[in-house]
Amino acid sequence: MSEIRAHNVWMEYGDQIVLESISVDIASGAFVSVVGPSGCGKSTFLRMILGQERPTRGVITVGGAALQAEPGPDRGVVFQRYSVFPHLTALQNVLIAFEIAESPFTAKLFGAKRKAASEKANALLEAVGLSENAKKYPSALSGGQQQRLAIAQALAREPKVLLLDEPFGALDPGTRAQMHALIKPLWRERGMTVIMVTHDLKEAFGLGTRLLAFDRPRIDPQAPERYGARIIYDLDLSRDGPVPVLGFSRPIEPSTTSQETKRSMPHA
Ligand SMILES: Nc1ncnc2c1ncn2[C@@H]1O[C@H](COP(=O)(O)OP(=O)(O)OP(=O)(O)O)[C@@H](O)[C@H]1O
Repeated sequence: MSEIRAHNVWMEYGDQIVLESISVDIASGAFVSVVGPSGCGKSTFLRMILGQERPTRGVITVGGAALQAEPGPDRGVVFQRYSVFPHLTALQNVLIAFEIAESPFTAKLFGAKRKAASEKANALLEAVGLSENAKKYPSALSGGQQQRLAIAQALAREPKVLLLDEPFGALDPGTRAQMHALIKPLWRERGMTVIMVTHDLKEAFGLGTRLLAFDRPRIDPQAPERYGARIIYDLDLSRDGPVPVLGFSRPIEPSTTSQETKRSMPHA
């Protein structure tokens, strides 16, 4: 079943075409790695799925429904920069996600509801390996621990879709490997659809069941804003080796004007 579907989606900022003609179906439960050169629109693509940005053309549906203007609880997000609340402890950071979900106006729960939320928050901290740090403030946590906390916070509302925007980009290689070992079982156990933007090809191939490479197949040096990025490679990584999936989008041949140049592989 298709969880996310983009049909002929374009994103333009003024005269700048960032993404053009993006059509993709992402199956429920997939782990999709998104790669491509800096500035080609990977984060823009994520923000559109999150509902923070509306495509200027085309349609995106999540779970068969058109996207709401505001990000909903069905989608969680983790960014590269730590996005947790600095004035709350680790436990309070996760707890507040439950409180906002259940009591959006006051973000406060009382009695049995608060107790249940506390138990769930503690269980999530345990799942991401932060039980012993529950009372610490983010400033007393390492970079990797802060990202674990951000992941716990994103998981609190049990999202069907988890969007990761270079979530491990700021971490050292050892911590990054620990985060890989954390995220894969969480994804499997929770049956989420994950879309992860990364510049690290090893990470993209190692974690993903599918890889989407974005790049601008046509470039007009006189007017760089004229063409946007497309999905130039779409690889199924779920089998033994990377093989093209059905609907594989080949790099588009540039038109024959002399100003246009072609780039073949994305540098991630
Ligand atoms: N709100 C905005 N207003 C105008 N231009 C924007 C806006 N957001 C993004 N852009 C432009 O859209 C293009 C794509 O940006 P985006 O952040 O999606 O790229 P990216 O592929 O994620 O880059 P990176 O890998 O460096 O993070 C850039 O040229 C950027 O300047």
